Formats: sequence, structure tokens, C-alpha cells
Amino acid sequence: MWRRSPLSRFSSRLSLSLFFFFVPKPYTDPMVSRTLRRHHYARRYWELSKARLSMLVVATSGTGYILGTGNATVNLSGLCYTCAGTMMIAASSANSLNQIFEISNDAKMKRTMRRPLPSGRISVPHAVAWAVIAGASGACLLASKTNMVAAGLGAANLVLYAFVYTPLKQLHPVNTWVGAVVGAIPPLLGWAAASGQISLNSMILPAALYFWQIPHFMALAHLCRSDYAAGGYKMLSLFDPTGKRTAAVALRNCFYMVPLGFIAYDWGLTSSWFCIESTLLTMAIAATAFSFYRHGTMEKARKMLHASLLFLPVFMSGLLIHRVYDDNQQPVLEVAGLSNSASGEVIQTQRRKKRAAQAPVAYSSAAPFPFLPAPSLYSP
Ligand SMILES: CC(C)=CCC/C(C)=C/CC/C(C)=C/COP(=O)(O)OP(=O)(O)O
Repeated sequence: MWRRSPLSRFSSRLSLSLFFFFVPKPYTDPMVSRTLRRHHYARRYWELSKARLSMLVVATSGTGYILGTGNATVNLSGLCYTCAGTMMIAASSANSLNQIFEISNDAKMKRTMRRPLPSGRISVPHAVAWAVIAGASGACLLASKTNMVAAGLGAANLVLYAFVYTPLKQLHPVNTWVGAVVGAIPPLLGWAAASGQISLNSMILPAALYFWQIPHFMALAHLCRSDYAAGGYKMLSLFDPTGKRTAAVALRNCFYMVPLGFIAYDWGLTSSWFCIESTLLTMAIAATAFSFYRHGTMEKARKMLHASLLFLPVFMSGLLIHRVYDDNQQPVLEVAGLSNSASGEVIQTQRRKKRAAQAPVAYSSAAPFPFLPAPSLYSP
């Protein structure tokens, strides 16, 4: 049998005695216990915020802000305020309220049972206080540092997520589509924070997010189907034992994303490179959805989930890399003495951009009455 040498026993006792001599007792020293308590709650707040989901939400809002800026120089403080406001409303408040309403459901699901509320690591009043304070501060931050459109979108989305989507999960499979609207709002919020308005071309990234969420959540719902059933949620996958319908819905929504790259170009948001990139990307995710449709296995559903996780960051990076900003481009081309065709392209882009920059109301109000002139939102 292995025995420790006297020297090793002596040195471990010595290090233990030194440790207890120098390190203050955690629960007797008020300073240390306060630090520990702060650390404990910081971790619980972080968990309540569903950190990974929140990072994604903030990233979409930040991308919306940069796209909505419309010129080369992005106002960094505005971007930071927008991201912080979105983080507070979306992550801290919306996600905390969602978990407060779903304590008993989350406790029954393997995926969620270790969350701070079902596992009893934070009390309900504490979580409610955190959600209210974070939500109100986030809305005030957006209202004071950006504008009321962004603050209003944030507050409305909080209500939609916590008070419409969350209860709907236990009532009807349509919840996934309502959830897709919730996920599509943050980039619109970001755009509104930068530009103070909602225009047609501000809808491209939200549309992508809306359609993208369907294959993403269909894959999740198929993979975690027994967990969702245990939690009492009504997901489409629970009414679809073969997975065929779930996969068909995912595939259909992948195809809806195909025109987005062309629309982004046509409306002057990106260069033509983005059409190619976006088409290749959507065809790749559609291929995984088709494979899931054909085979209906867990393996194929997982592949579609992984493809969806890759899709969004690449799509958003493409939008940012190929975005077209007008006010700095024309002078640069002129100074560089570039050909007429190059500056002609810039003028065309600006025209397209101007057309798409009109608020959607200009189109929708004209649509049922094609004989009426479309109202112009521009002052001459
Ligand atoms: C500005 C603002 C308020 C933005 C909100 C952004 C936000 C929280 C988007 C999440 C969208 C969504 C449907 C998530 C799934 O929640 P789930 O409840 O199905 O997830 P779970 O099963 O893990 O709890």
C-alpha cells in the first residue's frame, strides 16, 4: 500500500496551517462575506440572463446599429449605449421574467433544471426586483442616450417576450413564430437607435433573423422533444413523430432567406458580393434542412442546429463587411479620380438606398390604392 513520506505529511500540514492563518475566515470576516455574497449574486444574475443567448441578442442589436449608421464613422458611444440598453432589457429583464414564469416547467426539464430559480439558488422576489430594475434602467438608458423609438421597441419587445411568448409556449405551437418576432426586433432596435427611424432597408436583418430562428428552433424542438414534453410545452415537434413536418417547416424558412442578399443589394445596403455570399450561405443551411427532411434522424437535426449556429455570425459579418455607406464614398471616388462608371454605381446605390429608406408606411398606404401617388416622406 502507498504511504506518504513524513516529509510530505509535514509539508501539507504546514501549508494548511499557513492557509488558515493568513486567509480570513470567509463567513466571520464581514468584508470577505460581503465580497462572496456579491460574487454569488453576480453569478446568479448572469445565469438569469441566459448569457449565451443574450450575447447573441446584443450582437444582433449592435449589427443593426452599425448598419443603421449609414456612413463610415460609427458613433462608438452610441453603439455602447445601445448594446448596454439591449443587454439590460433583453438579457437581464426579459430572460429573468421568462424564468420567473417558468420555474415549475424548467424544474422538470433536464436542460433547464439547474437554472438558479428551479434549483433554489436565488429567491423569486430577488429575481423580480432584478428584472424590474434592469428593465427600467435599460429603457431609460436607451431613451436618454439614443431615442424614444429604440426605447419603445425595447420595452414592447420585453412585453412580447415575457407576457405573450412565454405563456404561449404552454398553449400552442404557434409560440415558435411569435418567438421569432421577438428575436427579430433587437437589430431593428439597433437600427432605430442609430438613425432614429424605421425604414424598409432596416427590415433586412430582422427578416433574416425571423426566418433563421425557425430552422434553429425546429432543430432544438426535435432534439429536446422529450424534455419539452416533460416541461409541458406545446412545440410542433411533439405533434410530429416522424419529424417530417418539423423539417419541412425548417426547409421552407431556409428558402425564404434566399432573396435577402439580393434585396440588401437592391436597396443599397450592401455591395453585390453579399448576394453571392448570402445565397451560398442559405443554400448550405437549406441543404442540412433537406437532409433532415429526407432522413428524419437526430443526427441530421443536430447537423441543422450546428449549421444554424454558424449561419448567423457569418451572415451578420457579411452584412458588415459588404455594407455600403454613401456620404463618404462619393468624395473618395471623386478625389481618387475614378472612372465615371464607378461613380455612376455610387449614385445608383444612393438612389436605391433613398428609395428603400422611406418608412414602410409610404408603401403600405399606397399598396391598396395603386392609382394614388405614393406619399413622399422627403421634404423637397
Ligand atoms: C429587446 C428585447 C426585450 C429583446 C428580447 C430578445 C430575446 C430574449 C430573444 C429570445 C428569443 C427566443 C424566442 C428565445 C427562446 O426562449 P425560450 O423561453 O424558449 O428559451 P428556454 O426554453 O431556454 O427558456
